[in-house]
Amino acid sequence: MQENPWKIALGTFNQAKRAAVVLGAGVEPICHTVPSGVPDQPMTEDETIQGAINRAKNVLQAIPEAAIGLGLEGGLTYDAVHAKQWYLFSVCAAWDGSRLSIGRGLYFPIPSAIGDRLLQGGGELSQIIDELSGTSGSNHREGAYGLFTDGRITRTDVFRDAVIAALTPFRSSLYRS
Ligand SMILES: O=P(O)(O)OP(=O)(O)OP(=O)(O)OC[C@H]1O[C@@H](n2cnc3c(O)ncnc32)[C@H](O)[C@@H]1O
Repeated sequence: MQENPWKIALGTFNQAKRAAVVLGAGVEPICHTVPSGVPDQPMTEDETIQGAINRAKNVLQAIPEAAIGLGLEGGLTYDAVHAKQWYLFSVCAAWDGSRLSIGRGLYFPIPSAIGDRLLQGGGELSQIIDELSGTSGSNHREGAYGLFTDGRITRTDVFRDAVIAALTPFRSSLYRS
């Protein structure tokens, strides 16, 4: 894989995700919209991670001059064992054509009413966050994290950490066997 400069393809034009790649990878990605192959509102860890993987593979196929494809996907998961709580989490999949790496961002508790509404098919999280915050396009900005924490954590912050986690096995020689 080419190291310098890193050409990174990102499977979306979403501004919160693009900013996270700039911060986490240190380069401006080539953005390209690709299908995630999972429901618009993932409701399990498996769906969310699969959506990120599909986006990473689809974008590297679409932008073959890139060294690596990144797929960023947000989704919900229910912890039925410990907290009995819905969590929002953000995943980054990195794919260089032969090796896959997955970075998982912060798991953040979501109010039960929101998780239950989504489970019953009540639209997408971004619509609910837009409603609650009286704005539109929250998923391109601070997102649910920003609303719930008064801006102390943003969607970009969480995806930045997931991007760093996903890219580290490609960048650090300590992961080479
Ligand atoms: O433009 P793309 O890349 O598709 O990004 P997205 O925000 O629409 O889509 P995701 O697949 O990442 O997330 C799945 C759904 O959950 C919503 N979502 C996830 N995290 C969110 C957050 O922090 N704030 C608001 N909505 C969020 C999101 O807007 C989608 O409706």
